[in-house]
Amino acid sequence: MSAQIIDGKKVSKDVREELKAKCEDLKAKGVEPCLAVVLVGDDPGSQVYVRNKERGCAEVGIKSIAYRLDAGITQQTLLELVDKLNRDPAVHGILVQLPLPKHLDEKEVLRLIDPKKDVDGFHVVNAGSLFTGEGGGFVSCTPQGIMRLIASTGVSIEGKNAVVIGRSNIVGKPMAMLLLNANATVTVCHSRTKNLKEIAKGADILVVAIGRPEFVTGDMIKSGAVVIDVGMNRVDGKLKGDVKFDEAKEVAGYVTPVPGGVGPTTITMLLSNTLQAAEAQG
Ligand SMILES: NC(=O)C1=CN([C@@H]2O[C@H](COP(=O)(O)OP(=O)(O)OC[C@H]3O[C@@H](n4cnc5c(N)ncnc54)[C@H](OP(=O)(O)O)[C@@H]3O)[C@@H](O)[C@H]2O)C=CC1
Ligand SMILES: Nc1nc(=O)c2c([nH]1)NC[C@@H]1CN(c3ccc(C(=O)N[C@@H](CCC(=O)O)C(=O)O)cc3)C=[N+]21
Ligand SMILES: [Mg+2]
Repeated sequence: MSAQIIDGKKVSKDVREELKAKCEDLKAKGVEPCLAVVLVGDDPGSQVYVRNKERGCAEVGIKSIAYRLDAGITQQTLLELVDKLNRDPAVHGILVQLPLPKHLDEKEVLRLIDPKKDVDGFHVVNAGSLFTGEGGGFVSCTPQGIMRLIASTGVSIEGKNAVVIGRSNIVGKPMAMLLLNANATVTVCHSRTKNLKEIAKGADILVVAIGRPEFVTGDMIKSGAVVIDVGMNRVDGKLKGDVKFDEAKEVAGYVTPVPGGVGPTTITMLLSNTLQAAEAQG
């Protein structure tokens, strides 16, 4: 048996067509959607992400401004930039690329971003509205994109066992919340979890976001499961996911490749959130 490969580029392409039309509408109303991206230091992984995001913006018609700051800048300088972007009416979305260099206080920076411009959905106000099910806020891009990828399989989520490995604020936790809101029975695993293999094997939907190359092997996957690989690990210059793809392909029903799976949809949801921000701010 061989799993179907979930094509993140194809899922993205269809959504980006809709976003292009929405962007044109906004421009016709005199609004030029604009995303500001702040990159501190020169982490190579972050560079790739920033480049792909710039390409995505260009494709859909969103203006993007990149602020590339020296790794040694002070907290104060970064806070002043965020404050300036908060007050700039021409800027609709603000993204501060994570992780920040260790001497900077990430939480304080994220807290300062105006929730209305927080297209990453990392501010406590946006995280909180996802948590309460209130809606209307911005939802973290990677989990939001993953919901699209799962939808593209046609597999229904309601009542299924969903297992999320990883509990970060940017992927694992919001992912668990979206799956819960979609009526899955959700288990969240992390580095202290016992019997991880058994728990993973019980998953109808398995989302892996840990940052360990090829951690999930074929024997941890239920036959026919939907397997979503969030991992982006550089190994000898090559990109590897958190899932051993060749083994997963033999067991799973559906599996995402790396690259070409979760990454493209993350960018697409960022574009979507930016247009949502521009629309709301007018
Ligand atoms: N394609 C995309 O769009 C994106 C990809 N990524 C990639 O996804 C991966 C995860 O990112 P992120 O969520 O930010 O990672 P973090 O490093 O913030 O979190 C990793 C999580 O994995 C858990 N973990 C680590 N090792 C193990 C283990 N051996 N067994 C079980 N759990 C473990 C940690 O547990 P604990 O909490 O106990 O420490 C933690 O909760 C990375 O490879 C990253 O590059 C991230 C964002 C977007
Ligand atoms: N504030 C903030 N928001 C984020 O959303 C955020 C972040 N910081 N820090 C880093 C992680 C990682 N991340 C990726 C998104 C897309 C690709 C991507 O485009 N991947 C492509 C191409 C990868 C390649 O070719 O190298 C793919 O998987 O096909 C990768 C990684 C967002 N993150
Ligand atoms: Mg991918």
